[in-house]
Amino acid sequence: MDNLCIAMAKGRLAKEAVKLFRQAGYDLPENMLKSRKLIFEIESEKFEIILVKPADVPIYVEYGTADLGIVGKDTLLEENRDLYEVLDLEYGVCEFALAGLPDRKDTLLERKVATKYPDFTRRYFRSKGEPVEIIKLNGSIELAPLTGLADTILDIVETGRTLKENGLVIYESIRDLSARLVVNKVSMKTRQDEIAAIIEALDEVVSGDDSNA
Ligand SMILES: Nc1ncnc2c1ncn2[C@@H]1O[C@H](COP(=O)(O)OP(=O)(O)OP(=O)(O)O)[C@@H](O)[C@H]1O
Ligand SMILES: O=P(O)(O)OC[C@H]1O[C@H](OP(=O)(O)OP(=O)(O)O)[C@H](O)[C@@H]1O
Repeated sequence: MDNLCIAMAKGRLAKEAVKLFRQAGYDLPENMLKSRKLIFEIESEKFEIILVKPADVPIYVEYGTADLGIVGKDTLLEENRDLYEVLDLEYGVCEFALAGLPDRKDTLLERKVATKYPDFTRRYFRSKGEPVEIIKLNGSIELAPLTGLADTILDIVETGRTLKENGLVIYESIRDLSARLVVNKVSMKTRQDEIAAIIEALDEVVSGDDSNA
């Protein structure tokens, strides 16, 4: 049988993911995140790791190109893919919040909301029955209320520093976020034992009850 494939989100979440696998006893190469390589065969562990843009992790896992994935809950909520979310890895902790200038005008007929997460934002405001115009941006979301592009942003807040340094305030905290382990639905059945072993090993580290620690 082929080795299992694990899609790991590149960038901010990758370092902790590698650390987590090492703590779980998996033998990942030392320089994994320093090289430009995208596929790492971990022969000793019978799996390969592919390094993927965060938003693409749920896609690789839904299609079964990757059997497992590690990605932020924000990305899962935005992509809304058909997969199993099996473990909260409890790092990359942040929140989704609505924010804007302190003197928000509540008289607006329709809010303009700038975000990197347009699908989640649409669903969120629809569930509240509030009409909004959504403006998809790709970064520096905090600029939108400062420049008048939008009056509200829906974005990630971690320390709150970016909001503070740009004179913005949180209007509403929406939900907590963190990195998650996800599994392809077919793989979960066909490769049950191998996948269960990985879930268990990572869970032991996350839950802090690793007797080998
Ligand atoms: N302060 C933070 N800002 C943004 N993301 C955070 C923060 N803290 C934790 N995260 C997590 O890290 C992930 C973002 O990682 P990263 O910044 O590497 O990707 P990105 O910039 O969204 O992706 P891309 O490279 O495709 O633009 C988020 O999906 C979220 O789950
Ligand atoms: O609450 P804080 O600790 O300040 O973190 C939150 C900020 O970090 C993220 O931006 P990122 O650094 O990913 O840059 P981007 O604006 O290019 O997406 C996010 O979009 C916020 O701007």
